[in-house]
Amino acid sequence: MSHHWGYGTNDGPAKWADHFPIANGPRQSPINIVPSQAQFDSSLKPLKLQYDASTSKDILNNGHSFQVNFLDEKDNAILIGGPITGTYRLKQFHCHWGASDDKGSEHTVDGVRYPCELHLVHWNTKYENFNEAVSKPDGLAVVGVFLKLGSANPRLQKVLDTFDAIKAKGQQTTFLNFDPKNLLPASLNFWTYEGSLTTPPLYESVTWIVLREPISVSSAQMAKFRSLLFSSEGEQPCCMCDNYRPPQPLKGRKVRSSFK
Ligand SMILES: NS(=O)(=O)c1ccc(NC(=S)OCCc2ccsc2)cc1
Ligand SMILES: [Zn+2]
Repeated sequence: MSHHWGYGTNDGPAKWADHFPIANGPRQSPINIVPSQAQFDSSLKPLKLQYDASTSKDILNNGHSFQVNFLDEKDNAILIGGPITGTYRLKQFHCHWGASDDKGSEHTVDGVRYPCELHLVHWNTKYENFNEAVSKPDGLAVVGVFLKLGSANPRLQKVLDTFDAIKAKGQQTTFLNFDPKNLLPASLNFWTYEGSLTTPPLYESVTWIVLREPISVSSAQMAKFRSLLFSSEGEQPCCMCDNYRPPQPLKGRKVRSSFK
């Protein structure tokens, strides 16, 4: 049975533990990253995001965010290296953002919140498929990219241009030949730690790889994110924003960095 959850007063992050007790677990995400307490780990390999043959399929409003879905029956778009062993396949990417430009990211850095955070979700190909992997302790690897207010991002604009077609929950439209590589910053320096999905079912199955360098987004582009709706067509329109979980207790976890 799927429990209704959201980001409102009655169904938001403070209430998720009612139906998803793992919300108070030992490896929950997101977290506040404190760079001075992160440990440089020279054994971390360079991060390899091999997206050249990636095959985007469509873009969906799932009622919590928008989600760009990829064909993942083959190793078209894979993540290797960094903190992980083996090969993880790109399944989808999505974002979290605020009602105003002063909040929106899930991870924070020394308490600093960005207006938006991009998540590229990959699953471990030692499992049959995403649904098998999603609940395993080494099942997923999510690359997090901060979006920082600045000049308009032309690559991101291609995603935003589809939003009029997926305004309401459940709406989906074809979205082919989008290369997610274009959403990555120049540097792949990262922090990494063991965590969870940041939305229900909050499975503790994610190796988080958070890039230190943000990509840019303009305030006008942030307004476009907020044109999406949490609500379905015909329902009372509810602006899709503040769809982020606040930082969770570290509970003794170590954050490692790929850089000094
Ligand atoms: N924000 S997040 O990157 O941690 C993140 C990523 C994926 C998901 N969940 C997905 S893609 O679930 C798909 C449906 C599903 C299947 C089995 S359990 C949920 C939730 C949060
Ligand atoms: Zn996410």
